[in-house]
Amino acid sequence: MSKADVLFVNMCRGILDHGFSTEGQQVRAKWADGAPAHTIKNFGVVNRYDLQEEFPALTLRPTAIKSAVDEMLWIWQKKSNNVNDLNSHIWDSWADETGSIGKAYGYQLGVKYRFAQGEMDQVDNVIWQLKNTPYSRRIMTNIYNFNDLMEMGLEPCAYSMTFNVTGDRLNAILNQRSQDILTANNWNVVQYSVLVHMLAQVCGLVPGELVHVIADAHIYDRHVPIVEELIERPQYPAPKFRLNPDVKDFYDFTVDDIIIEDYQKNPQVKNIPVAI
Ligand SMILES: Nc1nc(=O)c2c([nH]1)NC[C@@H]1CN(c3ccc(C(=O)N[C@@H](CCC(=O)O)C(=O)O)cc3)CN21
Ligand SMILES: O=c1ccn([C@H]2C[C@H](O)[C@@H](COP(=O)(O)O)O2)c(=O)[nH]1
Repeated sequence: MSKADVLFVNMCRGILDHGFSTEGQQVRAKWADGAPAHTIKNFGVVNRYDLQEEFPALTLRPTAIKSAVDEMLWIWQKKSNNVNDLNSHIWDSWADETGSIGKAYGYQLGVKYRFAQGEMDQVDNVIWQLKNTPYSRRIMTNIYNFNDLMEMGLEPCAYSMTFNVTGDRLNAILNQRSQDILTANNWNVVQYSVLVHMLAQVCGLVPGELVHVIADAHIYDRHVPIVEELIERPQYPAPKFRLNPDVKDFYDFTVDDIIIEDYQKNPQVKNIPVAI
């Protein structure tokens, strides 16, 4: 059975049974009809995924793995902040008339900084360190740039990665300040798992553990009945995952280099509303 399903079900049960409701408090997010989007939330959820053991895709409902990776490559490889460079429409509600989401996500990863080894952006600094000083304890990214918050369509949710090499394994911690569990939990887990697989491959390492730290893990009010039904569904073994082994440069990966096999899963839940 997929361990990702077990972690997801336990996290959702924890939120539904012991979470705090924001009902009666002031909240930022709204539904498309203007109603406040309240949540039930747990603080400080930590999930560990061993990428040697399985590829952590949910089988309770299909995760759109290729769309999720397309968004991850939009941020980490294209370093774009324009929805016209994205193949899905998931960011349209937060973009301006030119398609820009402001100085968020990909924009921040494209900013160059001065490092001891030269001037480069955060992604190239990670790759340089993984290849040259893998035992460094300073291999990280952080896109929560306070200088630019006022110019972002939405402040980054998944805002920091810390990479750590142990033996030949590339481990990583994903820090996330806020997580919409139904819409994006497995979406984000799959994205960052593929990122670890890709960076490991191009830096001569193997993928290790992904530790996902979520400060505010929430289920939106209109998602509660969907989640209640979802977590009762049958669970299947995780799918098999491979990357095209010929790719040696992070910037050469495309979604076509991802090979997913035997993805047994339950039917999709259609028309999940996303709070804006
Ligand atoms: N409330 C909220 N939740 C989020 O998860 C979220 C935001 N806002 N704002 C910015 C981004 C956009 N995100 C999203 C938005 C929609 C989907 C979504 O609808 N995914 C579909 C498939 C999409 C496709 O394949 O094109 C799914 O079934 O997973 C995923 C991530 C994550 N983020
Ligand atoms: O990658 C992402 C991006 C966004 N989210 C969710 C988390 C929240 O529900 C909203 C953002 O609202 P804030 O009021 O700024 O926290 O988007 C996600 O889960 N994953």
